[in-house]
Amino acid sequence: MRIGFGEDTHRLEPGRALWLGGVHIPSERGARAHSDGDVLLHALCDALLSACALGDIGVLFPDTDARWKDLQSRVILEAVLERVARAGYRVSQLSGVVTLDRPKLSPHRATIQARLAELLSLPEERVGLTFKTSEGLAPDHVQARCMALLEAL
Ligand SMILES: Nc1ccn([C@@H]2O[C@H](COP(=O)(O)O)[C@@H](O)[C@H]2O)c(=O)n1
Ligand SMILES: C[C@@]1(CO)OP(=O)(O)OP(=O)(O)OC[C@H]1O
Repeated sequence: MRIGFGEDTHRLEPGRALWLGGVHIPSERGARAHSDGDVLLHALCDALLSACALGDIGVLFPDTDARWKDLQSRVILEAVLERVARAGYRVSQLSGVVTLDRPKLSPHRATIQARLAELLSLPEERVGLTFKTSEGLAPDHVQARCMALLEAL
């Protein structure tokens, strides 16, 4: 059994789409990023890589490489899951926290949970999601933290 923790933060800016956990969230602002800026998938990927001591997504997908411009983060997750499987593990449980002042995410909880469960081939009851505001302290950023439990194949 292995455990991993990951974190990602991006600045919010107008005219960008907001993606969280592979789901498009209607919003006036989205993450400024080289990829689609899905902080929840990025934090998840880093948690999985960390659990297997395989580095981080910046090593696998450098943001200086034009090939990864506007990359959908689910492609990053697929590549990470392949590496995790090669290391002899599969995902058993995930616990994620997203900090964002606006928009409200609660109405999207079930959709994000279902999408993550699908991407990870997990039952939805093994995908826990917490949403927090920054209480106005960081209104221009979106942040995700994620813990993942892995079990041996
Ligand atoms: N973008 C967000 C942030 C939070 N929520 C929900 O609001 C509740 C209270 O959050 P606090 O940061 O004030 O503790 C909590 O139930 C969150 O699920 C949300 O829906 N969207
Ligand atoms: C995903 C990558 C690559 O497109 O770029 P960003 O979308 O900027 O995201 P970040 O969380 O900074 O992580 C690693 C990058 O290499």
